[in-house]
Amino acid sequence: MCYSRNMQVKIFGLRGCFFGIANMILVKRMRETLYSALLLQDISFFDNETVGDLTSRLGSDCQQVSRVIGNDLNLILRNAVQGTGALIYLLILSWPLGLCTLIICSTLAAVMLIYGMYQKKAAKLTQEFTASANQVAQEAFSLMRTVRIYGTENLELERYKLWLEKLASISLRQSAAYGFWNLSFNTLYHSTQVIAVLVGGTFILGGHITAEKLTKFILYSEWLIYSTWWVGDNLSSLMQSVGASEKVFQLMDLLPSDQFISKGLKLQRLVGQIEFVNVSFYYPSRAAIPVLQHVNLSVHPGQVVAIVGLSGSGKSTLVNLLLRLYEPTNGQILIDGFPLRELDIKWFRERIGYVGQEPKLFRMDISSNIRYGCTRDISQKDVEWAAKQAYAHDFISSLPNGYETVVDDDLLSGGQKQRIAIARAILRDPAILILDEATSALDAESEHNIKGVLRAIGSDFTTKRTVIVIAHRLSTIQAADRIVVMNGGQIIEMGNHRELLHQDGLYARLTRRQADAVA
Ligand SMILES: Nc1ncnc2c1ncn2[C@@H]1O[C@H](COP(=O)(O)OP(=O)(O)OP(=O)(O)O)[C@@H](O)[C@H]1O
Repeated sequence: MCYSRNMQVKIFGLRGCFFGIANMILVKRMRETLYSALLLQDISFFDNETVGDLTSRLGSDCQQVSRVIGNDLNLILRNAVQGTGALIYLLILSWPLGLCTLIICSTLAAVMLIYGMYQKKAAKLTQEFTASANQVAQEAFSLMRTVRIYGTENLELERYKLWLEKLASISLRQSAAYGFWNLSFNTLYHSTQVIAVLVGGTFILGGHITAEKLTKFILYSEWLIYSTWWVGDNLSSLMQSVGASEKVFQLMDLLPSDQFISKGLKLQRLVGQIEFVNVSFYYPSRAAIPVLQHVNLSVHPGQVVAIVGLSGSGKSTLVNLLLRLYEPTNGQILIDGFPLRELDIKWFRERIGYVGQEPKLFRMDISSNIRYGCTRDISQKDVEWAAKQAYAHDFISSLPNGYETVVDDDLLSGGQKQRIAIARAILRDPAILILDEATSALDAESEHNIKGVLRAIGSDFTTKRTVIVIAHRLSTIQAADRIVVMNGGQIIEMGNHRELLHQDGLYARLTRRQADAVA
């Protein structure tokens, strides 16, 4: 007896261990698959999803699925086998009594199914509300300086509490449903006993069954109904996991962006000729508002072209299309005479240097930040050369650990981050360099330095590149070969600094306004 119990404990222990390992492998695989599916989505996908939601799916939602394997499936299987065994034995003992118990167990199973469905729905809502609460907290933590300066700690707390209250209300309803489920179980459990005693008693009197068999029957029917209860309980928690993981599976099933599936053209070399042919565009998330309308623009290799215009006129959008983060709604973009859509996008992007409006740094050392995404073989000397070109070397050298200093978004000034981003772009030795307001966060001296970089690029024939600069400070781009002026998603003026001043249009007005502001 003692030996068999020991064996049982060992078998259960082994089973638990194997389920634990399977569970760990499942969660790891799920996270990997989900993360890689998310990384390969179109940029427009990220316009519609929040960071809190996606990190929640990767974190707690994937973990939820582990319950399926770790506990639920394991226990459901065990109890289902035990219950079936008990039912067969009950039917052998007395089939009329066995059938009565089966009817009661079926009623219990029906209640259990409704309860399970409810748990599935509740779990889905719980996951959504948890993700929204995470999003609020994440936003507040990442904008902590704004929160502190504007003294909105209480407001943020209230925003967070709103989601917590929704979560509490769901949890309350889940508890009530659990109570109802338990009550149903108890009622049905006692019914089996009453039926067994009443019907069984009649059968004994009629001589159809012995008292010993009836006792066995009562014990086994108890076993059956408890097994049904366990199956139901675990099934409802399984349904919770399914409800919680539904979105995870939906996301995992998303196909990668077309850009990663199709193999495009790889030219022998990228020369840097860019042409926008009658390009119109609206963002998928705002389909009713045209952002670019009939844009025609051609940039010759080695040219420095500046794009200026009022805020919201579509300058960054133009660059987004050139980087193929979005596809034009109408018209097309040609690179060296080939449609951008037909080029191998990885090959193309490797040849582009891009400095965004608000460059973000990764939490790693400065050297790795500068090397980030560079596929060429590069030495530390190359990194320092790029940093010098971007006028970042001096401040990096003055940091306690120099290029090995670990930074993140909060540890450097806006201008310093921008200079690192410029160094990163230059290190790629790009055929096309895009600077989106690269000077906006820099002081006057640095702005002068950047002008130097632009001038050097323009005059150095060995490293000739096409440069597109989006600038608000018009003084930065006076030397550009061509200045494109945008307004309301259209190009309204084009020419060099002198020509545009002579035209006396928007550019001349903006230049005068900025000169007045400086004076
Ligand atoms: N991801 C997006 N989804 C929907 N609309 C967007 C998106 N990005 C920009 N827009 C809208 O497109 C329009 C043009 O924006 P864009 O960023 O191109 O302007 P911009 O000229 O670069 O402005 P700024 O000089 O202020 O950076 C704006 O009305 C903006 O609200």
